[in-house]
Amino acid sequence: MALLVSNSFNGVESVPKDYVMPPERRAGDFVRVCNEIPVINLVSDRREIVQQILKACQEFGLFQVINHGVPDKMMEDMMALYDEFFNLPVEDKLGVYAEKPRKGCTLYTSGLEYAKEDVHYWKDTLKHPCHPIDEHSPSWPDKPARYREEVERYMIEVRKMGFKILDLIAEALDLREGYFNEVSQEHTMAINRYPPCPDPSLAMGIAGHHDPNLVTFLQQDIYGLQILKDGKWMGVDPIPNAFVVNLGYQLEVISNGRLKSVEHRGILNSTTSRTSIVTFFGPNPELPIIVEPAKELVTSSNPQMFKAYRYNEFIANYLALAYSRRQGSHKGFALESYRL
Ligand SMILES: O=C(O)CCC(=O)C(=O)O
Ligand SMILES: [Fe+2]
Repeated sequence: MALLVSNSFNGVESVPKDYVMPPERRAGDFVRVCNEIPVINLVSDRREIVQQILKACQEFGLFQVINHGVPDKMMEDMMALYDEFFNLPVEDKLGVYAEKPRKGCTLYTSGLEYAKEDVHYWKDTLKHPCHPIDEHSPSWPDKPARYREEVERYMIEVRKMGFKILDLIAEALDLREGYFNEVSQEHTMAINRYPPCPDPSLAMGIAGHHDPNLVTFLQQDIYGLQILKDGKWMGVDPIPNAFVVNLGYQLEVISNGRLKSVEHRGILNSTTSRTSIVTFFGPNPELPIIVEPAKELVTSSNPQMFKAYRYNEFIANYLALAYSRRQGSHKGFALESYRL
């Protein structure tokens, strides 16, 4: 069995050798927190919000939202819940543990294929589908005892926020309300736990990647998330009770390249456990959904930039490439093979 970082390396004084990244896969030089990343107040003038969202999605592929409707107390309770979950003894977590992510609820450690990795990531992840809630919640962890009830309530609020933001993005692109409904029916949560690491300069939390889905909502309270902008890594300031909204590949494709998805990664620190609570919205990979640039956005001056494809084939291709990239290969990102 692979070792969960949260149970195995408490208080170790040096980074175990199979977590020491080769120099080219380390976080590298000091990265500053970027104050230019837009923070959008969702309780303000709608036209202004739409303009801000458009600019953020074009320039950064990422923004933060405040006054988003998910109650502060609920977000704080979620952080406390996951602290408790990851601090449980390993025996209490084995029910959901698997060596690599699978379709249902999975607690796994490091990257996508622990057994095949030459170096591991300093991270444990609990991942599970969330929608329809009644279908999936029985597979979620049963400890802490309040898990299902709290996560169900959170998911209801995150869904409301998510669809509201997707409608703002549609408006920014002059697409009709509800435009993204069909491609945002799958909701999956991933809760990443990065325990304190004795030497954050040697190890990594999660390697640079783009999210393959439509859009991602991330809750964090400790610094560690970075984005790649104009060839440079920049830190995303953890604003209490804000959500980070991060564009995945499908929004880049559907917007015909007008909006950018963003490459991001997670680094470590030596003093505090960091948790990111991530909700992915995207097409349901079980359905034969075709993704392509919105017809409304393809014109003679903006020719079609991507081929149409089946979402499930895209995901298979993404996973194969993401795996080899995280192993340090320089193969391109999944989107490249769909570019026209
Ligand atoms: O932990 C973070 O801040 C990043 C997590 C992430 O990018 C992901 O789960 O896809
Ligand atoms: Fe991500």
